[in-house]
Amino acid sequence: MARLSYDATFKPLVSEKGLAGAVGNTPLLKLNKLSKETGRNIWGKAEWMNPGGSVKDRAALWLIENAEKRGLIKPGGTIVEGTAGNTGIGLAHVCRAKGYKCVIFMNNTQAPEKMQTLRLLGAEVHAVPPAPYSTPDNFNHLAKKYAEETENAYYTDQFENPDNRLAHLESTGPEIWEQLNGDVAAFTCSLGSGGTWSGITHYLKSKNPKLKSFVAEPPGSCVYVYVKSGHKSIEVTGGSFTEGIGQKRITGNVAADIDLAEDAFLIPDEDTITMLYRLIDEEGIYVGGTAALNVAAAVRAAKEVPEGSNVVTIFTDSAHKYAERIFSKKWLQSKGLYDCIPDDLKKYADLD
Ligand SMILES: Cc1ncc(COP(=O)(O)O)c(C=O)c1O
Ligand SMILES: N[C@@H](COC(=O)CCC(=O)O)C(=O)O
Repeated sequence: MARLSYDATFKPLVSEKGLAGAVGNTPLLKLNKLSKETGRNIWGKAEWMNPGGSVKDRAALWLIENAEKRGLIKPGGTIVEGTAGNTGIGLAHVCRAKGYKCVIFMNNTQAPEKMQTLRLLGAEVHAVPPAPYSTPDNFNHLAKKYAEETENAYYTDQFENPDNRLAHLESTGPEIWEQLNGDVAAFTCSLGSGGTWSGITHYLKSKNPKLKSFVAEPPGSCVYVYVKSGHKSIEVTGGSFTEGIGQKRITGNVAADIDLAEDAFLIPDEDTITMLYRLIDEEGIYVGGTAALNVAAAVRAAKEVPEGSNVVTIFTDSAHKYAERIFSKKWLQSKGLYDCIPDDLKKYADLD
């Protein structure tokens, strides 16, 4: 008879917290080829493994559970948010699990897959034309107004609400620190609300004040200019294909920790697309634009720390939601991005 005994070397995760038990505790993955190339260890936190598929599931859970603790949401209440999509998807999951209605305001220029996912999760989606923050038609103001005019509604306000940043102070930061046994020389990631960058930077710097944290920005976003000008300017022009990052104002969650930034990197869309295709080919990692931008920034950060150091960034989400665009030859050509795909990888830009 065969021997019915095997040694298991992995530690399975068990949680009695339902959906909340699936948020966070993501693996930290080493990018082997880029680490070899730079002489530093480049690590990315696999945030696509959260239930809603992005880093924003952490903020969503913290925004709702902290409001519950303060008695700001009553049973049967409505959660309202303005979002580029991923925060909304995180909120929609938590709302379903807890029996709240979820109402989302977002720009109609965002990937349709995000709106579809939101609707399939039961959220009410208001896809609105983009409008400057200075006008009442901006998606953030529309969300706030809707919450004010709705009984038993709570506006989660990811941009200004410190519970967003707290999610990363209390989970992502400590996880990174534990995963590398406190040996982290540099951190970088891009900013939308700024909760991820601020929370992680604050935690890691509180453990090691010598750690260097770099802001990573797409074209058209003001935090790069703000850091480079010594907090004197937020003037920007241009834009980026990336979704969920880039800002025209300094949000409360950015302001909280921006003094801790060593420097800022501006990553052109061309470098982001090159990295996105390289990551699939060289590392088997299928991520969206902001994660690819983060890795391009991590390569820049690697030059600022000694050889052999650990440099950490965030794989914010996967490529699935953006596939119709970033793997479409026509779409890439319309953005002037097709030619920056390495020649041997152009065959993967296979969609019409
Ligand atoms: C794909 C993606 N990357 C980055 C971010 C930025 O995260 P934060 O809002 O914490 O700055 C977001 C925000 O939802 C996102 O959706
Ligand atoms: N990442 C958050 C916030 O998104 C942004 O800040 C993108 C820029 C904007 O649309 O204001 C999300 O995806 O909700």
